[in-house]
Amino acid sequence: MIAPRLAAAAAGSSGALSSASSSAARTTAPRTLSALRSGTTFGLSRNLSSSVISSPRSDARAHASRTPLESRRFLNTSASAHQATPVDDATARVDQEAADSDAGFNLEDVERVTDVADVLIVGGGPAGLSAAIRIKQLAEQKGEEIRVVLLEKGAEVGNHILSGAVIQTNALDELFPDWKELGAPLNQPATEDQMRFLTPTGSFPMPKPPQMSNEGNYIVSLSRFTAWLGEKAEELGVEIYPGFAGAKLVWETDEAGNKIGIKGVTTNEIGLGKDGQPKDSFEPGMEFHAPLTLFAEGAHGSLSQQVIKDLKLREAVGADEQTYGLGVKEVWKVKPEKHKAGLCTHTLGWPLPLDTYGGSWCYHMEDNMVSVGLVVGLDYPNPYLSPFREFQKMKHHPFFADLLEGGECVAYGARALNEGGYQSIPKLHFPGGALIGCSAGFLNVPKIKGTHNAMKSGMLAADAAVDALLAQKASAADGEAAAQSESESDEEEIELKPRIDLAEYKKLLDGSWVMEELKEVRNLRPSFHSPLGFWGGIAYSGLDSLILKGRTPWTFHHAGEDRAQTKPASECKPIEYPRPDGKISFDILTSVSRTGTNHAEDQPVHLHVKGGDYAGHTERNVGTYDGLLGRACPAAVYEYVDAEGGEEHARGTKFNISSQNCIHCKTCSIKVPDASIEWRVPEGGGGPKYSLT
Ligand SMILES: Cc1cc2nc3c(=O)[nH]c(=O)nc-3n(C[C@H](O)[C@H](O)[C@H](O)COP(=O)(O)OP(=O)(O)OC[C@H]3O[C@@H](n4cnc5c(N)ncnc54)[C@H](O)[C@@H]3O)c2cc1C
Ligand code: SF4
Repeated sequence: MIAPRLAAAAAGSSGALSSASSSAARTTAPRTLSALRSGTTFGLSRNLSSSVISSPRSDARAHASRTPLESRRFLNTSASAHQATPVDDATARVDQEAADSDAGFNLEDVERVTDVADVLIVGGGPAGLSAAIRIKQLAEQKGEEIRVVLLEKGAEVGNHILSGAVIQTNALDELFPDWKELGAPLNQPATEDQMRFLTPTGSFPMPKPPQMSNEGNYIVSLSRFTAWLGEKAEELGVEIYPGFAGAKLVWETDEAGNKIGIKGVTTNEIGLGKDGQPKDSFEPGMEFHAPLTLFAEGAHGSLSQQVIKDLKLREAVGADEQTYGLGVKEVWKVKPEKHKAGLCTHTLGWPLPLDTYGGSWCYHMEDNMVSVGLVVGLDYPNPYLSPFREFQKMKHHPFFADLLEGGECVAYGARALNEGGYQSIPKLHFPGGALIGCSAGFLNVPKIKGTHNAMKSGMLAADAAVDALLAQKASAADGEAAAQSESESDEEEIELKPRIDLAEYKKLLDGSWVMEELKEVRNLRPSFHSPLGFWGGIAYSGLDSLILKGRTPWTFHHAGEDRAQTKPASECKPIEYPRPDGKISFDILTSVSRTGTNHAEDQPVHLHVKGGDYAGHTERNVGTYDGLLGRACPAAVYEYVDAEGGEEHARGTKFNISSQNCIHCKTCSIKVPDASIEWRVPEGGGGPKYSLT
């Protein structure tokens, strides 16, 4: 059902591309959600009582009535007020069965407000923001007004960004040649590179592949840098809605009901209880439509995954499955005498076993801070392995312990990254949408760098998008379409807006340095799957990166999905991890408390067990893999506990999901061996509040 009134009409504008007749047009305040919602009844057709419809102004509605900047502040305050220190408390745990129970309320029956933009961007990371900025820059150059709406699930732009990060500036140089004058937070140049192999007690230097050179790069907090990009985007007139997650796809279907493209997305509902029932604060999600939706959700984005699957975007180009690593990191303030500003070290070897791909980084940032972390390839075979505890153990190696002793850990976090590279890139465009940044998978694995590629892919998509929108506008002006849109109602206009298929974006990308560098290193990561294992991978990578430089007629393939590489527990040895000492190593709940994570507790569990098959999930994952998720999750969300009397799912075990601890790393949905966990967006604004990562 179409919403009763269209936002465009409510705001007194078509929402479509228009000429910017004056600078005033560009500086007009972006339309707010309140403008969209004014004059609009939130009609719930069947199951909701009118008292809910006319409920007093809720937090969500108050949020909606603010400008994007104000809403950011609102969410900020709200988030800190609700800040939950993770507690190992049975009352704070949510039994997902209860959360998933049939609540007798059907969200499909809810009427939603619909808004139309020229370009909709889902995700406010480096890719999404660079795309948005570039569109606005080009529009200004051409004297056109292009409405760009960007949805970001974090309470503030940058809050959900976690990276190393040493970044290349080549994309930033193109986007803002004067970034230094503009105050971009790139304050610490990388001055020295080291590569070391760790043994349990010592370390020795290794030759550094040319890809690992950081000359000319900067050590940053990517979270901070992204927040800065967000400010620049807003200054250019991008409408940013932090706290608004893209929750569902709005599909374009053919007459037979087959999905053929994307019309836009629906944002998350606000104010549903954990039983799925609307609370007083209930506010239905909005539909945002656009001729073009750019998916910029980062690695393993929930909507991007669905588009890739439903439109068979891997099959369309014969791409390999995407593979991933999990990066677990901390930021420390170390003693000034131990700090060497600009030093970048990477290590291989201990503590990871030889059957597990990965390595560490240690970047000396500005202000006596050090970013230290460990990436673990999620194709690790031993279900007893815990990436979090490997990282904690690693810090006791003399190489790290000497540096960290006497310092203070000021931030913690974890996030999955793509490791599939060139051969895992799916078809990138489809009617109404395109994938950009790590949603598509442009990370350069040997470099462990994806920011520059994410930004550049967004910029190239923007170039293609502006051309396509202007061509659409020209053809509409030419005749039929213009006449038609005048005579049709607004509702029909939304349906009639032709979806853009951004084939030109792929062409631009193929001719860019993004694909060139990804192609060159395509065989390095999969070479670790050879029968020669870790040492075979090291040998091939050395040969390829130093001499062959990817100019080989062959392309190695990945072994398949990471989850499928997991061995049954019966074939593996349990791993004993040392207890944290509370000085250099920490327990998981203390660590999660350093992420600032909060989720309203009374909301549906966003970690969904597919088909509600808890018994099957527990049987397979406890029975065969001895509760892998309890160790794989870096935020202690999953627990399989002995059932006392109550419901027993399998082998006397009850499955608990402490979803309020979730730091949005996406590992569970990648690694759970039976693919039974679906990560859905929680209420917008929930999740970590990273600012130094
Ligand atoms: C541990 C680690 C270390 C790394 N080290 C480096 C490094 O040293 N140098 C480097 O260049 N790169 C590094 N990378 C890679 C780099 O961080 C990524 O390539 C880059 O962040 C990708 O940008 P993006 O915009 O595509 O995605 P992201 O940065 O992941 O941003 C995605 C944004 O979209 C939002 N979002 C997601 N889904 C939704 C939704 N449904 N609705 C609304 N919003 C949504 C997220 O909250 C987030 O803000 C590292 C990555 C990791 C994980
Ligand atoms: S629940 Fe999943 S997404 Fe959330 S922190 Fe744990 S592994 Fe990561």
